[in-house]
Amino acid sequence: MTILALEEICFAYPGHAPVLEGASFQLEPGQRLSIAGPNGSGKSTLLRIALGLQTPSSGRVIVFGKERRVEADFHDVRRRIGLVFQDPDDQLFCPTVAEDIAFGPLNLGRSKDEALAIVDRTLTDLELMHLRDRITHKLSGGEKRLVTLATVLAMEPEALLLDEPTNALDTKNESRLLEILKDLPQAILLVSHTPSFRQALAPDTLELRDGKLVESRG
Ligand SMILES: Nc1ncnc2c1ncn2[C@@H]1O[C@H](COP(=O)(O)OP(=O)(O)OP(=O)(O)O)[C@@H](O)[C@H]1O
Repeated sequence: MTILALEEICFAYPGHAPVLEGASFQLEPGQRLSIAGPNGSGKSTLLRIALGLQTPSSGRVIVFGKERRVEADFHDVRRRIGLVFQDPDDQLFCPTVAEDIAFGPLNLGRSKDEALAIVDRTLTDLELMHLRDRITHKLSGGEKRLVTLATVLAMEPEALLLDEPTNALDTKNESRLLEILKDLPQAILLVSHTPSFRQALAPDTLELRDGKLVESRG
């Protein structure tokens, strides 16, 4: 079943010119798809619309085969599709890394012991155990970004939406992130300005231009 289908999405922030004017794409299970486009072209907005964090003025959002219109329609969507925000500070809000990663599983009804086991497993998989008990807001930008990915993976999502995941990463951590993401079974929708990263993870690229998604010219 198609994970995500956005059809002819139009959207404008109140009092501003339209950002999206008929944008459409689909994400299939196991697919890796990139979206490129200039700053301000609406890439993050499109991801937020996919998870119901913004409401389009027209067009259809179909997730796991069901059209989603109102807030309640998106509750299971946000549990099943993980969004890694562009700014980690929008996503990390607990005092320590372990608490931030445990937050999602606890919210899904896991016991404290189960959540702590998920924390340790996720951090081990990502080779981030050394950050487990650190104060979240004192992490470096790159560390925050990797921890943000850990918070999302701890929810065991069926698909990942990644908004500029290489921001603030040095070359070594960018390569590590690439290896981690390449090995994941989930479908991935990648928004990235970095052509080499798109090429390596999700060469199938659409470009957001004038409010529409078009085949990338490379
Ligand atoms: N809350 C808001 N209110 C008004 N305008 C907004 C708001 N959020 C974003 N915008 C504007 O909407 C447009 C699209 O923003 P968006 O963040 O989706 O673009 P983007 O393609 O992700 O950009 P970038 O590549 O710089 O991350 C921009 O012009 C931005 O300034």
